[in-house]
Amino acid sequence: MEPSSKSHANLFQVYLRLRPPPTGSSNPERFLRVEDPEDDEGSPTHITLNPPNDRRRAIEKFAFTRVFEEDATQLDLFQGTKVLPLVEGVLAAHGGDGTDGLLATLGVTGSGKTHTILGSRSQRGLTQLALDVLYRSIKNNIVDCNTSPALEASIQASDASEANLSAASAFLETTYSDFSGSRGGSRAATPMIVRPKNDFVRPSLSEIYSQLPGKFPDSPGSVRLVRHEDDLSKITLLSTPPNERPRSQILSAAAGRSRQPKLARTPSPKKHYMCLTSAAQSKKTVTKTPTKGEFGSSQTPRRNLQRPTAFPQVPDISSIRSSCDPSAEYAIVISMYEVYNDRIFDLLTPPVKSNATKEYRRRPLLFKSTELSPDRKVVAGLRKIICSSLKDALLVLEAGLHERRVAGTGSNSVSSRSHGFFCVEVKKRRRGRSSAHWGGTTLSIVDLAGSERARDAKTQGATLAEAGKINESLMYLGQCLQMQSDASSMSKPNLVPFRQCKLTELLFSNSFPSTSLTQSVGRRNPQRGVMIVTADPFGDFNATSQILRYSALAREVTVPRIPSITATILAGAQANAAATATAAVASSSSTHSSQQSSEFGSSPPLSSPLSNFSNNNNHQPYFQQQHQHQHQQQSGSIRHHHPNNNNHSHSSHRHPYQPHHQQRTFSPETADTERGTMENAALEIARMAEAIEQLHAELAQETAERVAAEAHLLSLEERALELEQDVREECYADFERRLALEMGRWKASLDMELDRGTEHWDRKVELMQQMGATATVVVTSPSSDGGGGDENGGGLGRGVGSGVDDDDDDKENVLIENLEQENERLRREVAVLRRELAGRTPTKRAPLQERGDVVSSGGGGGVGNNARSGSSIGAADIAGLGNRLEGLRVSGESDRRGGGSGSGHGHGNGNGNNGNGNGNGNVNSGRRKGINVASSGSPTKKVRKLPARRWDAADDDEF
Ligand SMILES: Nc1ncnc2c1ncn2[C@@H]1O[C@H](COP(=O)(O)OP(=O)(O)OP(=O)(O)O)[C@@H](O)[C@H]1O
Repeated sequence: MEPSSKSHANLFQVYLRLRPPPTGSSNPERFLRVEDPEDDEGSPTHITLNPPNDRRRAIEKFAFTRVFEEDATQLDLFQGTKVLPLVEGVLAAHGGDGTDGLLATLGVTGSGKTHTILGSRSQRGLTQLALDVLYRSIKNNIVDCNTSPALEASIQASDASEANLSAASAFLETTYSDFSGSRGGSRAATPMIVRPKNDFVRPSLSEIYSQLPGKFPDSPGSVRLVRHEDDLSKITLLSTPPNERPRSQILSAAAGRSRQPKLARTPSPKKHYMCLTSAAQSKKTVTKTPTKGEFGSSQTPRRNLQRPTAFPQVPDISSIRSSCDPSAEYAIVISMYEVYNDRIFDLLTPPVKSNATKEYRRRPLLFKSTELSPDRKVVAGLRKIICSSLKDALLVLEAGLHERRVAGTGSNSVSSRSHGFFCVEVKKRRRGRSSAHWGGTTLSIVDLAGSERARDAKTQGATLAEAGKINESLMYLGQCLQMQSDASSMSKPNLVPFRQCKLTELLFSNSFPSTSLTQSVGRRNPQRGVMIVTADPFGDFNATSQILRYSALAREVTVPRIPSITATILAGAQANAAATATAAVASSSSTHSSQQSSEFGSSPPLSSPLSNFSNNNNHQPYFQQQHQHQHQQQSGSIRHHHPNNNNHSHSSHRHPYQPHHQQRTFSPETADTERGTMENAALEIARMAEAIEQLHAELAQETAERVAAEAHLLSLEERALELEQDVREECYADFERRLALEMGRWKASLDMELDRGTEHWDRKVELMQQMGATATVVVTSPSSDGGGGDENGGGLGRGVGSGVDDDDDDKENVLIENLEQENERLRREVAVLRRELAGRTPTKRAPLQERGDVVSSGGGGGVGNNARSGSSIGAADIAGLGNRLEGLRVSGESDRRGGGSGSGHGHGNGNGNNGNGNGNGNVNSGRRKGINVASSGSPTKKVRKLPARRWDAADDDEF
C-alpha cells in the first residue's frame, strides 16, 4: 500500500487532518489510530480504523499523501500541504499562463472543513493565508483599478465568462454601510454582542439588560460587548471581566445596535471568526428557514452589512513569499458562488425581488462554454470584483460568506448547507502594454458541505432535503475520487464520471488537458488539486470510514477471524473440565482436547491482509471457507456430535436452556459431545452474524438510497414549483406585452377610423358644397334669362311654388337625385362600417360606438332632420348641410333680388304656395355663383323645407 508511488498520477494530493475532540466531549472511544511513519524523520501517511465495539468488522487501513494529527496548526497545514505551489502555479513566475489550482476540504459534518479553509476567530484559514502570500508576492506588480478606470474595461473585455466586473471600492460601498475602503477613515465603534450559537432569535433589549454586568461571565446566555478596536484574537469569551464597562454605556451600545445588530452566539470558543460578525449572524438567521433554497418573503437581500471588526493576523506568514513574473503586471479578480441543490448561485450578487412572488430570489447560473471559452466550461454571468489589496479581498470574502447558506443541525450548529467556491483569478499581462490581452489562471478554494446522517444531524424538511442532495453529490465525488486512483484515466477524462452532478463538473472539468486544437484558445495545463480530508477520530465511525474509503489514496482491509469465538468458548469449556476432572481423566482428556483445539482453534494472525481496495464483503468467502472446512471435519471425526444427528449421545438431548452445571460431565466422551455442540453453535453464530451484518449493510445502503431518493423527489418538486412559477411569470409578462401591443394596434386603428371618418365628412361637405353651388346655379340661372324675377323664397327640393317654371323643377329633381345617390352611397358606407364593427371583438367595438361617427342601428336620427338628429352626428350633419344648401339657395335668390348689388343679408319670401325659405348669404357683388356662405339663417325667414319623405326615408331602417 504505497500512496506516494501513485500520487503523481492522481488528480488530487489528498491530505488527512484530524480535529481535536471538542472540549468537554464525553465520548472517550477513539476509533482512528495514526500509524507511525516508516522513517523517524518522515511524516505519517497511514491510519487504521478500528471499528468500536465490534470485533467482527473489518479493520481498515488507509493511505494519504500525509496525515496531520490533532495538534497540527493552521500554519502546519499551510506549509505541509501543497498550497504554496498552488499559489506559485497561478502566478506563473516563469512566464506563460500558469496552472489552475484547486484547494478543497472534504469530510463529515463538523469535522473541521470550514475551520481549516476559513480559519477561526483567532486563526486564519488556508484561504486567508493563500491570499496573504499572493498579494505580498505581487505587491510591486499589481495594478490598481482606482487609478485607471480603463483597466477595468480592459479586464472586462478579456473575461471569458460573461461576468459583470466591478472595482472593489464600488462593490464594498454598496455592501458595507460603514465602508471606508482603501481611503481609510474612521470606523464606527459599533458594539458586538456574542451569544450562544444555538439560539437564532435576537434577544430583546430587556433580555440583554437582564444579562448585563453582574450576570457575566459564566451564564450560558451571557452577552459580551466587543468594540471595533478590540482585537478579536485576544478575546476569551469566558474571561470577560464583569462591570468592565458602565451599564449605561453598554445599554446605549445595545440600543444603537438595534438598528444594525451585531449579535453572535458562541458557546464554543473555537467558532469561526466569521460567525461573530453580523454577516454571519444574519446568515444564520436567513438560512434558518430556507425555502426552496431562496430567500423568504420576509427576508431582505444583503445590503449595508457591518464590516468585520477585525481580521485575525495569526499565523504570521510574513516570511513566506512566492515569486512572481517580474515582467508582468497582475490584477486579482474575485468571485464567489455556491452549489446548492445542484444549482449554482452567485454569492456576490444580491438576490432580486420577483415581481410575481415579491420574494427575493437568486437566479441559478449556468456552467457552460462561452464564445471566449469554447474549450472549457465556465460559470457564466458571475459578479466579479477586482481587488487591489488583501483587505479588499477579505471584505469581499466576508460579504460572500454572508450569503452562503448555513443552518444549525444536530451535528454542527453552523453547518454549511452548500458547497462554497471562492475563486481567485490571477489576471496577467505584459507590463507596460496597455493594449495587451489579460491571460489568467484561477485558484479555486472550495469548502464542501459535510456528509451527514439524518439520524445524527436530526434534520428534517428542507434541511433534510439539502442533506440528501449534499450526500448525493458527495457520493458522485467519491466515485470520481476512486476512479482517479487509476492512472490511466488521466488522459481519458470520460473515465472519471464527473459529469454526473454540478459539483463534480466544477471540481474535475479542468483536471484534464484541454482537448481544443484551436490556435486562438491555446492549450491549458490541467489544474493541480489539493484535497484536505478532515476527520474526527472520536466522531461517527460509519460516516468517517465511508469518507475515508473513497478519498484515501489506498486502502487495505484486514478481516478478523470469527472462529476465535469458538476458541473462546472451547477455552472456557476446557478450563472448566480441567478444573473438575480427575488427574488421570484430565490427563487423557487434555491430550484429546489439545488435538481438537489444534484442529479448530488455529486461527490465522488477526491482521492478515486479504486485499487492497476491496469492499467490506471481502471476508465473506473466508467465512464460507471456514464453514466448509469445519463441516468437513464434523462429517469426519466429529459427525456423531452433530445435534441433528440421530446417533448423538444422550447428553445432546438436554434442553438448550438447561443451566451449564447440569450438562457438565467429566468423561472425555461428554467433553467431546459438548465441544461438538459448541462448535456447531459457534458456526451457527458465525453464519448468523454474517447474515445479520450483510442485512445491516443492505439496510444501510437502502436507507441511504431512500433518503437520497426522497431528497431528490423533494428537490424535483421544488424545481417543478419553481418552473411553474417561472412559467407563470413568463405568461404574465407575455400577456402584458401582448395586451400593450393590442392596445397600440387598437389605438392606431381608432386613429385611422377617425381619420377616415373626418375625411369622409370632408368629402361629404365638399360634395354638399358643390351641390350647394349647383343648387345656387340652379336657383340663380333663371335670373340670367330674366325669368323668375318674382321668385323670392328660393329653396331646395320640390314644392318650389307656383311661380317656379319647369326648368327649375328639372334641376331640382337632378339635385334631389344627386342627393339620393349620395344618400345611397352613405348607406353603403355605413353598412361596410357596421360589418367591420361586427367583425371586431367586443372590447374593440365599444370604442368605435363611442366615436359617434358610426351610427348605431337603434340610434335614431334621420338625414336632413335636425329635430331628430340629436343622437346622430351624421344625420345632424346632413341636416345641417341641407339647411346650408337651403340657405345658399335663399341667399342666392336674395342676391338676385338685390340685383347683385353689394353684399349683405338677402332674404325674401317666395310667392309660391309652399315655398318658404330662409337663408342669408354673403354674395360677392356681381358674381352670381358666389358661394361664400355664412349660414346663420334668420328665424324670420321662410324656409323651404325639403320633402320629409326623401330625407327621412333613410331614417330608421338605415341607421
Ligand atoms: N482543528 C481544529 N481545531 C480546533 N477546532 C476545530 C478544529 N476543527 C474544527 N474545529 C471546531 O469544530 C467545529 C466544527 O467545525 P467546522 O464548522 O469547521 O466543521 P465543518 O466540517 O465545516 O462542518 P459542516 O460540514 O457542517 O459545515 C467548529 O466549532 C470548529 O471551530
